[in-house]
Amino acid sequence: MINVENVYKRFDEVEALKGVTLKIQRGSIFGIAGRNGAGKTTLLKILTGVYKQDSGTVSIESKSVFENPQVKSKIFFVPDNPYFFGSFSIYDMANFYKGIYNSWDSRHFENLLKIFNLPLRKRISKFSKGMQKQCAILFALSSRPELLVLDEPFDGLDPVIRQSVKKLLIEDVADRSTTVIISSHNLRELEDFCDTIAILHEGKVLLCSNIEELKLDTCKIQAVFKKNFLPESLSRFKVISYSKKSNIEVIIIKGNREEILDTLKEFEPMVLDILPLSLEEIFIYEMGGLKDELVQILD
Ligand SMILES: Nc1ncnc2c1ncn2[C@@H]1O[C@H](COP(=O)(O)OP(=O)(O)OP(=O)(O)O)[C@@H](O)[C@H]1O
Repeated sequence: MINVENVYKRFDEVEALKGVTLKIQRGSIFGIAGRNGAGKTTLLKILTGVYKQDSGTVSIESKSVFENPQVKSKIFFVPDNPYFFGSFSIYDMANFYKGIYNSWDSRHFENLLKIFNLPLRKRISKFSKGMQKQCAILFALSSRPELLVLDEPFDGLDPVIRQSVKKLLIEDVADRSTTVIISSHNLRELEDFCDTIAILHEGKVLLCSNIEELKLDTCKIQAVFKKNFLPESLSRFKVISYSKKSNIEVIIIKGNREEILDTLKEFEPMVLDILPLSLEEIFIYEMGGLKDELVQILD
């Protein structure tokens, strides 16, 4: 379990993180979405011990990360702009990582090299941006870390490679219970393969939810009642939105579906439709007043 508790980080006048609290379960694919400058990279760098937070705590399996080589040896961080030594080829970098990570898996490396179809002996500095990103992911997966942290990994990758990388990450989590933390400025990029998503905005966590639970838990109800409907009858549930158009009541609500329906039955529904909501709709409703900010990370 990764525990982030009330973390603050400032760079001169910029408060990059303002009290971030998160819990990340082992074996989870955890997405961090947010607009440019939201604080994603800063948070990832604190999580991987590159930066030290000004206040608050960060621990992995109850151990702090910063200046803790034992914990850091189980983490692989793929930054937004991966760095490779000037004249190094994939072969040279693989040898470098082999020396750092005891968990390095040469067989997996050989297999991945075929999947990515990258030249082993050519200088990485001569590769395209997308190929360099693939190299970083290749080294990350071959190192078999317990925690894999990727900053905007899909930027610059073509759609075919993107899908391959997502599949490889899912396989890794399924086979080894790896924890994957991944950032993106695009929520849609994350929603199809993360189990949990946090939305970061101006250094704060706006929302953090397990996607399945959120989908099961939230629904849209359209109903016409014989009796006069009283919205306050639903006060023990979380009513996200309520409106009435002519005689149709439209309710977006979170809570136990059976109990909600039992409550609504008291008003003798003549029409009662339960409609599923897309993740996008759920986020938009959940974030209420911050709808515009959300729409920008959906673009
Ligand atoms: N090393 C630094 N020195 C000064 N300011 C910084 C530094 N790193 C980040 N910041 C500032 O902190 C804020 C958060 O930056 P951060 O890179 O964490 O955002 P981000 O969500 O990763 O953005 P992007 O999607 O554009 O990569 C920004 O205002 C940025 O200018």
